[in-house]
Amino acid sequence: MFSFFRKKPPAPPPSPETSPPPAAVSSPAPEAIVAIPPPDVPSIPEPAPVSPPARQGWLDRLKAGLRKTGSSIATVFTGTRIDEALYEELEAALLMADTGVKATEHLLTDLRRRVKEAKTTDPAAVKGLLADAMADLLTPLQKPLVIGEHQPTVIMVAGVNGAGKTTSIGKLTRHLASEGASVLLAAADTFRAAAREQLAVWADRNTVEIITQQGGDPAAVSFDAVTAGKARGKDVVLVDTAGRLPTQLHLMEELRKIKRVVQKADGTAPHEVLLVIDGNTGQNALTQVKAFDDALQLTGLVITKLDGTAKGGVLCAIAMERPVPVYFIGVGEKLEDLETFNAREFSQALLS
Ligand SMILES: Nc1nc2c(ncn2[C@@H]2O[C@H](COP(=O)(O)OP(=O)(O)OP(=O)(O)O)[C@@H](O)[C@H]2O)c(=O)[nH]1
Repeated sequence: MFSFFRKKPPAPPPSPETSPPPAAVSSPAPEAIVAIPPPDVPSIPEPAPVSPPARQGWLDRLKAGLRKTGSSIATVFTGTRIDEALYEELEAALLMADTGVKATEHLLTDLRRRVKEAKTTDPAAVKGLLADAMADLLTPLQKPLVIGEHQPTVIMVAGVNGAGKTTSIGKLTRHLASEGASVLLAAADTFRAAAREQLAVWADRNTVEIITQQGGDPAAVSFDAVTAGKARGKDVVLVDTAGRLPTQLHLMEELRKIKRVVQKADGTAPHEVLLVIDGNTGQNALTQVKAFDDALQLTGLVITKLDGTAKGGVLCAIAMERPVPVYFIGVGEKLEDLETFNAREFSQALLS
């Protein structure tokens, strides 16, 4: 399995002139979780080095998953000439893949420039140039999740019903726990009994603790979890919230309340506010990002179910219109099917 949890050695004291930006943020993907152990926290063991074959296996799954999106775009480049018909066909294929009007226009303009500069006459080469243009557009989304600057690092997770929040939290918990981080789960989805049970199963599997309360107030559960996380010296508190649509204003207000109450338990928290999006959602994903970002000021995204979607282009729309970092992408239901986001790999997989 690909390991994406990395212990960050304590940074040397910054000198006023040469003080660099936080190293974790500038770290290149795929290491999307960077652990910075606070001075008196037991250090998190160094993971085994990333093995290229494991990453390759996962990339193959991503490619297979995105084939529905990619094949329609790739067929544009099977002709013999680079002409207006090719650009028109490409425009239609990008729009069909839910790239959105703005990102499609941006990509086409950028591509025309690249084709001119490269002086190429081969449509197949244009595909490579499109992959470059896409990778450049998506690069601002590639950013690591930082663990360890705070104890605990409080991560609040939101999203519409069935997006894959609980599954993603389970996968994330598994990765964190297997790398030695102590995790506390907060079952702040107090409406759906099955959601609590599902989270409890993940907690049990990973032998991590869970704070749960039947029918209780989600904000109260979150408060208790953050307080307990602090008292018990946990590295991470993951708060699972109930699914909701951005149009359900009272439920969006409830999310804001959870965030406020978490802040009361720990003035610096939540340190991360993640939105989980179903990759099959298409353009509506962008609507979700905007609405949840407006309500909660998101710090990151998890895009699930990229296995078997024809709508993978929506990441370009997000990059263009609301560039919230994509910490992880999900390409299946299994534990190992959560991976870090890499702009170049994703673009190449999308066009393969
Ligand atoms: N194929 C695929 N299925 C996934 C992925 N992530 C989650 N799922 C499935 O999506 C379904 C919903 O996942 P949940 O984790 O229950 O979603 P949720 O957002 O917590 O749902 P609510 O609590 O009802 O809002 C489950 O059947 C998961 O197994 C993924 O990356 N790929």
